[in-house]
Amino acid sequence: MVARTATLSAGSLSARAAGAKMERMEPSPPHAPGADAPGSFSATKSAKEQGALFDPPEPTAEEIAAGAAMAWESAAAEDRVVADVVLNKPLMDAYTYLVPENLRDEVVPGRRVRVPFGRGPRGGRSESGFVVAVRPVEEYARERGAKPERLKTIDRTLDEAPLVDAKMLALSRWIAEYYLCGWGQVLSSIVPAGVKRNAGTRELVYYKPTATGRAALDAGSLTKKQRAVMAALIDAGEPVRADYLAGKADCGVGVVTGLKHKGFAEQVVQRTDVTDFGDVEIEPWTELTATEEQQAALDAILTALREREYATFLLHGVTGSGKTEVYIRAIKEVVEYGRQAIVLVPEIALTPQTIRRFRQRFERVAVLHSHLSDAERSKHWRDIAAGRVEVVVGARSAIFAPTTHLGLVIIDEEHESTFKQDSVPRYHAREVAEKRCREAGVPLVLGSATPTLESWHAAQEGRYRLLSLLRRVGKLPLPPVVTVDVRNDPQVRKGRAIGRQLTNAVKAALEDGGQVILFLNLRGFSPAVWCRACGASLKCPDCDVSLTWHRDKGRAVCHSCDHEQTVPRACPGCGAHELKYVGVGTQKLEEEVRQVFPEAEIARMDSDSMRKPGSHDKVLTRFRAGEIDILLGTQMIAKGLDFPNVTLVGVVDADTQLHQPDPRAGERTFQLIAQVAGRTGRSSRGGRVYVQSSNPAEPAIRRAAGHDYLGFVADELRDRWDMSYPPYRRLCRVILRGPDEAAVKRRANEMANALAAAAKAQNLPVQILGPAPCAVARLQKNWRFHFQLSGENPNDVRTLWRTVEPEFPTAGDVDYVVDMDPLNMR
Ligand SMILES: Nc1ncnc2c1ncn2[C@@H]1O[C@H](COP(=O)(O)OP(=O)(O)OP(=O)(O)O)[C@@H](O)[C@H]1O
Ligand SMILES: [Zn+2]
Repeated sequence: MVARTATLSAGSLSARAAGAKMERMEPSPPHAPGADAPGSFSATKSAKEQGALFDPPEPTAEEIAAGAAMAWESAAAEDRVVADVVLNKPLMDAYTYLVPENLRDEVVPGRRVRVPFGRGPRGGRSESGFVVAVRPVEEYARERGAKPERLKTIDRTLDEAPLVDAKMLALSRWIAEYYLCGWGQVLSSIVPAGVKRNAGTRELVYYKPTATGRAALDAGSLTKKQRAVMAALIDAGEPVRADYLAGKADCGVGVVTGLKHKGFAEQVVQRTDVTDFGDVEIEPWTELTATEEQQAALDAILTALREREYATFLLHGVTGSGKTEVYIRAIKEVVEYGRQAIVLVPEIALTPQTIRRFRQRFERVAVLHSHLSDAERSKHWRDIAAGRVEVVVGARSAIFAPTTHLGLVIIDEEHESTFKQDSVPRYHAREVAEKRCREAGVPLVLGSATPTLESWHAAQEGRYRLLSLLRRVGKLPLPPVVTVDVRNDPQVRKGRAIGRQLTNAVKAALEDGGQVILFLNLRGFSPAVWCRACGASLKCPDCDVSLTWHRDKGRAVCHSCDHEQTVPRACPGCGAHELKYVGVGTQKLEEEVRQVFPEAEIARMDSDSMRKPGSHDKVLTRFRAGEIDILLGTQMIAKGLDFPNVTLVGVVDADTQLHQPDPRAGERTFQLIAQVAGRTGRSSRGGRVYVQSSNPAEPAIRRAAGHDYLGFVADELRDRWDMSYPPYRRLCRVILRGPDEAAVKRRANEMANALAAAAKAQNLPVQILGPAPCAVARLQKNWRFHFQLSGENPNDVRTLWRTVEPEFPTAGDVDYVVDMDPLNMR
């Protein structure tokens, strides 16, 4: 998008956001008329241009002289305007439409409209899009050298008011540029569906008296019932419903409509919320005295707040160091100023426990989680936009909450990869938050016990300000961690999940009245079905993924596409009757734990056992109440939980992440172990951790066992530098997919070659890595290849992609996606 499209609303950001290099891309490359191909990075197009093919014949010279030119002149004379509209398509372009006179006041930036789009005698299909700018028709004519009478006209406006403000328009445009997708795609993704449909509201009809009605009452010309209704209507002092009046006057609603027909009362239509939220029960709160470290961190944040200054703080606080208390106190101050705070947490941390912590301390908290109905979400959105909310707590997309006076953004557990969206727009909430806070001039706080290397590096470079909480609250020590090498464990060698040392530790903890958390990041019963004869494992027919045995269902399941099947008697590869279930998932672990500790109350928490909304909370509540002795599960139990009576944590298999074909495998392993280890030793009862591994010398495991984040990042940063990997380089991953392996491969090669050639021609320091088959080479019947663009400067990477992109329309059977700053490497 170049500067000239956005004049009224988003004009200010163009050059800065796009980066000076983007400007080089003008003039726009040719664009097929009417094609929905990925957009060129060009200027605005007229709707006529993109749909010109079957439009009525060109007017003759006379016609132009007599009619069209007249229209143009009169258009100018009438001071007409055009609107730039972005559609939900992978296009950076906005399309320009004439604004009909009757919609002049309604068509404003941020509002949705319906417009004709594409080919066809009537101007093609009708599409909805967002107005991003409105400007005088002369400006369009001057800039495009085109005649505005060739423009198509906006059909109608949608919604009752703009759905996004100028700031959100600017932010969404920045996201489109940064993440290489369409502006309209970003807008339609960040405004919740319920808001677009106005879910949870209803148009209700109210009545109010007219002057003639009042006069008629005074003149005594009404029947008894009419008088009673009229009196009630005047008494009410505001528009009221017919059934209310009927009740007051003790008559039927027919009397009310009768008054309306006579002109004595008139109707008013108002939109009203129909949702109602019950209050949650809140325990009273006793103030804590901040620790010295907490106070120091808070002071730094408050200074930035008071000076209305943008800064990103990286709050590195070990598990149990009281990060949340720092957030809450900073928010207190923001709320006192009459501003709002947004707190992002990973979806699985959006438990009632977390929510209660905020509701205890603030009056008006909106919680945005994925189980909300459209109506609830839309109600929150309206409350936030009306300034009725102090604190917004939510998962990734809450970063788009339409706060009126944003004062602070907090991202808790900033290392969580769920802050990056896995579909278009593939944004990372941290980057978006940074941009939003910078524009608003407010601080951003990123908190974690195990910050990402990206954030740590930014702090080292001085782009973020580091705040450290190196000690736990109450001078509690971090729990001692024992790494158990399971290669020689007799029980593990027999196929059991829990080795001798961990078994004894669980026994001791239970005898002591403590509670136990057992962590295993593999769901299902056995993660593989393996043929003893040929060594192959049973694969999904549609994906290059081993099937996981789910004994409760009696089926083998693909965790990538959810394909399910029975297990054949004979190996499909060699025909031998030697298929065997290998490895341990959470279901098998549960069975084993029940056998070994028959007296203990046990609960399993993974996405299979927690399908019902609310079940997660139910288990955590029981665990807190001491009704569960052993809680076992996947990463669902690894984060954020604060249970003082947990005296033992067992990491059943520390190696599950280690073998992933992903350069962040070490980082993820470290983070998971450190996080889950942090669930114990959170009270004076103390606690210990057992980490079972077959690779105990692996740095990620060794460092996590030693609570040595600093040592880990030092090692890992060195490796990343050697590998030319983030945070030292910025990557953009292009994934191609299609049913024909050779075609996908050919296309990947063509694209990679074209990019390499363009990089050379333009002298852009960007390397092309690959192409190669993806780690999951086949997914849902599609073959997958990928390559990466790698550069030190993300602008170079984007510039290169945008220049070459128009050569790659998604055509035929090969489809592709572009992922800037990818986290998922599968
Ligand atoms: N200053 C304080 N005095 C007493 N208790 C505190 C103080 N600050 C926090 N706490 C308590 O300490 C416990 C741990 O705090 P919190 O959960 O915020 O830690 P955290 O840093 O977020 O840990 P994690 O990263 O493990 O989730 C909580 O129960 C909290 O109420
Ligand atoms: Zn599959």
